[in-house]
Amino acid sequence: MNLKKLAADKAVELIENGMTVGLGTGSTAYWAIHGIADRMKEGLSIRAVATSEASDKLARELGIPIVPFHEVDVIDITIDGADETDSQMNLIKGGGGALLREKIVAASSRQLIIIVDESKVVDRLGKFPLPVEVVPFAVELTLKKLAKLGCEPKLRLTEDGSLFKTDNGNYTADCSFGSISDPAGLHDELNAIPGVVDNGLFIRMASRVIVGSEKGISTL
Ligand SMILES: O=C[C@H](O)[C@H](O)[C@H](O)COP(=O)(O)O
Repeated sequence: MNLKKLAADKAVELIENGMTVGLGTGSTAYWAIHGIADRMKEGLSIRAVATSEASDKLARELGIPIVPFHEVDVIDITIDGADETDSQMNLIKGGGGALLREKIVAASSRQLIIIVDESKVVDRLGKFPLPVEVVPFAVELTLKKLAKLGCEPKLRLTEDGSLFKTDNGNYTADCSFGSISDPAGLHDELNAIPGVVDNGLFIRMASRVIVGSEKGISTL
């Protein structure tokens, strides 16, 4: 069973005619974008904004109208994936390199619907290395500051071994904290470091988490 598609299809049912929809990024959001395109073929009329160049491209290929952000005040609903969620719906995101645009879109969304397969639900966040978007300038100094918070930051590389660059031209430091006891506190500590643009902790942002499992759908 495709658990990502299962969760995505359920989330897409929440979209109503006339809505402005935020399109997430990653292999689960991929299915939501396809699901939206399928519903549009059946008559659904929406407009969308995208959280990455990749999702923007996919949506346009599928005929979903993408509007520029200056035409948008509020996004009615955003459907996005996550790398981890705890039972409080605090999230780690950014495994796909899109955390900053995702957080900007999420912060302007009336509803943030997170879609995951059951492997992403954890008791405590932190097994997945926390992505932190950092500016290239003096990145070595920023990494030292990150390490002082108790992790081993590793700059993300592409398959060919070069430094991965986000859609915003920044680097991503993947920070293994192991287990995060105070996600909200860590979020603020990370973002207080000059050189950090934002981090992948999404605290109290999700309205609902839809989980696809072998037993079916459940909701947090
Ligand atoms: O930067 C990427 C996003 O936060 C993704 O939503 C997240 O990494 C989950 O991706 P996937 O659905 O591919 O596991």
